[in-house]
Amino acid sequence: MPTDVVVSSTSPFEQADAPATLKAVNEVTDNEMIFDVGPQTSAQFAEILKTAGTIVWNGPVGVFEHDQFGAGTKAMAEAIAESSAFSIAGGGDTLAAVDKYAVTDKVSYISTGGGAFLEFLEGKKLPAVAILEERGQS
Ligand SMILES: Nc1ncnc2c1ncn2[C@@H]1O[C@H](COP(=O)(O)OP(=O)(O)OP(=O)(O)O)[C@@H](O)[C@H]1O
Ligand SMILES: O=C(O)[C@H](O)COP(=O)(O)O
Repeated sequence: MPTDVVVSSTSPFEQADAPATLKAVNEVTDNEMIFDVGPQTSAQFAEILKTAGTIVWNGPVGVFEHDQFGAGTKAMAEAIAESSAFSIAGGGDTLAAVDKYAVTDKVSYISTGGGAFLEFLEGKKLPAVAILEERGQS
């Protein structure tokens, strides 16, 4: 769980230059919204990623479209890029982050599906894959 976070009382979806403040997670007040993880948390997540054999990435850790809330997602992208693990990244916004932080070549597999690829990993049957398998057999 995050120990430090980047907050604002203004949403970057309403005001692009919403001011960002770094604080400990237990110091977040009622009027503040969390829009990114802090550097201590990113470092902790990056450490965990170093020990992974397989990494599945679905979802940025912050509102990375606005740079004041992008450091956490950038750190995840870089940790995944440096890792020797087999990495899969999927989902529209995740791929926008992969592109923004220029790590496309360092991710083992890029999936345009987001929710769909998670369902595939869960073992659910995807209709398009099922019909291809069926036709492939006949
Ligand atoms: N704390 C937050 N509050 C609101 N929006 C956030 C927050 N953190 C991240 N986001 C936004 O959520 C979006 C990412 O959505 P999501 O996690 O669904 O990823 P995805 O890659 O599009 O996956 P999928 O394809 O499964 O939907 C980004 O646009 C990001 O700005
Ligand atoms: O629009 C998206 O984010 C991607 O195309 C992922 O779609 P999915 O979540 O329906 O797989």
